[in-house]
Amino acid sequence: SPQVAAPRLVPEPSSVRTVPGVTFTLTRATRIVAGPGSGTAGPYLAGILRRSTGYRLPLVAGGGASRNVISLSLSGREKGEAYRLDVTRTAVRLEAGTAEGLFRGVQTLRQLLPPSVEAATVQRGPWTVPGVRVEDSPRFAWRGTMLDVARHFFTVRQVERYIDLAALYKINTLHLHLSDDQGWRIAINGWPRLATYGGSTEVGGGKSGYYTQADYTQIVRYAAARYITVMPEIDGPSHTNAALASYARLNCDDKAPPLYTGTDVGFSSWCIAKPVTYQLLDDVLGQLARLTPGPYLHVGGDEAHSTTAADYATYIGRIGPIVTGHGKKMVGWNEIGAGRLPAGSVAQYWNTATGSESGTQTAREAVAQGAKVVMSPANRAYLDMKYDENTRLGQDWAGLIEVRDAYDWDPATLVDGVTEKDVLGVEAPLWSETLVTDDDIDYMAFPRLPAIAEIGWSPQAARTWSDFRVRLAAQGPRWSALAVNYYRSPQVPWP
Ligand SMILES: CC1=[NH+][C@H]2[C@@H](O1)O[C@H](CO)[C@@H](O)[C@@H]2O
Repeated sequence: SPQVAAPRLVPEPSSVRTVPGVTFTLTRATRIVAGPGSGTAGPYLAGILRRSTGYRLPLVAGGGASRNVISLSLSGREKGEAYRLDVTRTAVRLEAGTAEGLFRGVQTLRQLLPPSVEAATVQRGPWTVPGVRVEDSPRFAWRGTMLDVARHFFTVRQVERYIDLAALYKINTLHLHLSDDQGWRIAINGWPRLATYGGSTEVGGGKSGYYTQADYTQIVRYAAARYITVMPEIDGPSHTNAALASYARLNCDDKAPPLYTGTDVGFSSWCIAKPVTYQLLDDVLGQLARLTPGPYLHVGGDEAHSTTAADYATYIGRIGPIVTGHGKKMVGWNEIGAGRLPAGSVAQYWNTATGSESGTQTAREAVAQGAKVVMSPANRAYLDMKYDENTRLGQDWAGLIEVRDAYDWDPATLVDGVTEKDVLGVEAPLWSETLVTDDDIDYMAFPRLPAIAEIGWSPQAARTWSDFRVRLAAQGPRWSALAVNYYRSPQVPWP
């Protein structure tokens, strides 16, 4: 039989074997068997397939015929996010050690079906799945993306839409940048003006907005149903103008600065000497800790150009115990390595420096304290960077990032002294100084977020640009079916 082409999957699984001459065809009689403990994967898959095939696809708990079924079941063999997917003529069998692993496997199964399966309305079949055996598990535990909802505010629905797109590529962490100079986006009991006044504007002075604690809980739940963990960030000591404008007593001179709608950075600072600063942070981080099931709180720490080095070290030394006191682990941008870090801390590397260049030492300082590192180098992983000089949206301070630049790097060798065992994973920040709409988010995140997702998931040895660009091209029709406004990079052979 003709050599069956390998399925074009992103991220590339650890192991894929095609079974020539075998095809499973989903029909109106197909049932989805979701075994005990299989979690949201069954209903999630059913929702997608019913919408585009128009088939009823009943979801049953088990038993009954074993032919013409898609079965999702827990097995003792796999653990964590690992899964196994077998497609035969008569059945699609997905096994994993956890419900999360099944959910990850469902994303692979989606990509084995025709792109029209992603459509929001009934499409014509046939709904065929090529015979394969996939055994898969992730390289890194932390595969994240950050949405900056401070520079421009995005509604709960817009965040949920971004979560669904990230879930396609096995992303498992959503970092929400909730506060900055231009906006405070989460309501805090006892400090109402943070959101009502601090959240009343944005870059360019456009629409205001903030999340009530019920809104935040809705986002957390929506993400959790896709096995995505939310990590909130309250940036400081700089990037704090919105809060300082909201309460005069937070300022060293008791004078509230005006609200800010520009895009400069580093001009603001908490008043490190004032006890009220730590009362505020204890209230804010305590409330967020209670609203956040995930293990991490992100305290920012970047660009403290208006805070002395001594005050910065004091600040990090004070905020660490506040975070751990509320039962969470501390994450911060890599500058936090200059302060005393509690056990379990994580430094998020965002510099462009590589090897042993100046700027990489902060990551090594954090590792020397026992911290782990999440790699977000701005000249590789920043989704707000322009693709090329013609890109209308985005910035270019870290350089231009075409798709290959986003893909062709290894987080475990980028910085000397930060090796595979020190790296928790990767994260792609989407800063929103220039982004307002869903189309803007799509254009900057696609196709580069899938590139970062593959770096986080696939074995390094399996990753080559020449192979990835072909597999990425096959995602184009899927994004069209999903109404994703992606950038048609000239580097990718789109169909
Ligand atoms: C960690 C970090 N601090 C800065 C820097 O990244 O660049 C971003 C824009 O690319 C900007 O929005 C952010 O405030």
